[in-house]
Amino acid sequence: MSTVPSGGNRPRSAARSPALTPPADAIAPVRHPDAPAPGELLGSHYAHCFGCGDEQPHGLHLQARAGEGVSITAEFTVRPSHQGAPGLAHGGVLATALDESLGALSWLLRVVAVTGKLETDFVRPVPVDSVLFLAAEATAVSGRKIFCSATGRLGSPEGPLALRADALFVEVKVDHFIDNGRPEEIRAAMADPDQVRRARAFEVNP
Ligand SMILES: CCCCCCCCCCCCCCCC(=O)SCCNC(=O)CCNC(=O)[C@H](O)C(C)(C)COP(=O)(O)OP(=O)(O)OC[C@H]1O[C@@H](n2cnc3c(N)ncnc32)[C@H](O)[C@@H]1OP(=O)(O)O
Repeated sequence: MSTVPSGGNRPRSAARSPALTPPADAIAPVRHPDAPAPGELLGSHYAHCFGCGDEQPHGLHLQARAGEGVSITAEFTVRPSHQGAPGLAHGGVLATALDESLGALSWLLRVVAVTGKLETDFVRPVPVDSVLFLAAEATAVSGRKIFCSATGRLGSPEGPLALRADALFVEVKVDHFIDNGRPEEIRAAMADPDQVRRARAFEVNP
């Protein structure tokens, strides 16, 4: 059963882009046998990541936890620095929190994947100081394409639905970052054994 409950007044599938609907031959996502156990904190994939990095002072500092199957949960406290309108969270920040939660599913699949498409519904305004309870789940896999969904609820995992997203992540090799990232950060990342270990932890066949 889905751990990412649908919400709002209309069926999500009626509104999302065709590219976010898995093809008929898509398969169910498979949790990797070495994936962190349900309840375990997943940690950051990169210390300077805006979404999850400990060393990113401007970041969201999301901490995701493994759930059952290929799912995660995370909490995000909306700070004054996340405002768009007075006292309300900026939509781009909220989309980032969803993106980061969806990206954390990689730890359970043990693939390296990047966001190809992210479609977000902003269902309710999110005030500063709110705690958003995020839940993300991979729903289907087709070749390199990972279809996934996420929700954000206010105040508790059962709280009012504030956000909903459907996304397509695309599996890439670590070379995607090495070839495209700014050389100084890539050099630093590759010289950091802990970072290399984390990158390898995503790969089934390192
Ligand atoms: C030492 C270094 C350590 C590094 C350690 C890193 C650790 C791990 C970090 C993870 C980080 C996560 C962080 C959070 C998640 C982000 O925020 S990731 C950042 C944001 N995303 C990006 O920057 C991605 C930019 N885009 C791209 O690089 C390329 O477009 C992509 C997505 C890789 C796809 O390009 P491609 O590999 O050439 O693949 P392509 O054949 O075009 O597409 C493959 C399939 O996907 C479909 N597709 C692709 N894009 C789309 C789209 N937008 N809409 C619909 N369909 C699409 C294609 O139609 C195709 O479908 P099929 O024909 O197979 O049916």
